[in-house]
Amino acid sequence: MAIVVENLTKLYGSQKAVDNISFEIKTGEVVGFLGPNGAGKSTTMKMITCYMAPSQGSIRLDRFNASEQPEEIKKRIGYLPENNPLYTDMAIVDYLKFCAELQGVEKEQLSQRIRAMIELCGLTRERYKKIHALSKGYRQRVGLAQAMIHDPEILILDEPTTGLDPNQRIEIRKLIKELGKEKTVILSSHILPEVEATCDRILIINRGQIVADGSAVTLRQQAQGQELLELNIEASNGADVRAALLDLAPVETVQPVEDKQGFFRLQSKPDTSSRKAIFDLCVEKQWYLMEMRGIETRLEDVFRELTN
Ligand SMILES: Nc1ncnc2c1ncn2[C@@H]1O[C@H](COP(=O)(O)OP(=O)(O)OP(=O)(O)O)[C@@H](O)[C@H]1O
Repeated sequence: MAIVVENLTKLYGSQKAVDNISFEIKTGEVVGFLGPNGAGKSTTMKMITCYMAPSQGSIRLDRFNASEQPEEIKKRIGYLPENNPLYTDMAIVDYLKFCAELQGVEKEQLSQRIRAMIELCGLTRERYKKIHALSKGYRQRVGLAQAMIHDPEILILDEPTTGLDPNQRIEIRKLIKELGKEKTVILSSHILPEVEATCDRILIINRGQIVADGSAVTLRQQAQGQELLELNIEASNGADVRAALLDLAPVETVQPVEDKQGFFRLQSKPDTSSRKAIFDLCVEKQWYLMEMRGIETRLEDVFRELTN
């Protein structure tokens, strides 16, 4: 099931929390909404799940339109809201039964669905425990189980790993990846490695607008633009090396690396590579080229550049 969002805007009073965004998510994609605090991620998710009406714009899930058929859309979406609200004095099984009934799961299918979700989310041992007695990671699993209880085609998860320890984070990520094999998933996060590890595609949102859309690799490449190299050249005079590198036709800038004798960061001019010229130069001058490696722009740098 695909999602098509067109010119979506949400105003809170005079504040534009979401500002005229459009995107499409294909069936089976796992998409990460990435953005700093207050960027508009939760607001966008609430509109897609029909928990909040847009001020302008439209949302479609295949043939269903959110403004005209919200109930059809809710049936097909599983939603884990931010902060994962749960009835903590209920046992897991009872809570899931309650959620399943609310979502209209057929009576004959109730116990099978509850059992399947408990198993899928790794809750078998804890299933009779009251939710208040669970650790944060297990509560998050209960949140995921409730989101999937009616077997929706789309899962919308608002910061699914917030507050979890690194082990629990990895487990929830694994689970999301597993779910992503069958379902269309949108998740939000401001944790970069998490989005990179879990998602096929990343939408970076800043101040209510989409500022980047692509895979982690594409986003890095787009930001990179120019070749960036780190070199270690052994020569009797370091100052000569910098000057000679700067003289090479494809080279734009050369900076010595602080506290590392003989190391330089070199940027090539757009659409060129300096590798061969550097190699030839070292041969000519009889310098030793000890190291030459490309430096990737980190996703963190892309994010900072786009959202600062
Ligand atoms: N119910 C509301 N009433 C008024 N303003 C709101 C409301 N909900 C959100 N906002 C504002 O809208 C903007 C976007 O908020 P939103 O919660 O969508 O951001 P977010 O990207 O999910 O942030 P975070 O990562 O901190 O959860 C923020 O400035 C926020 O203060």
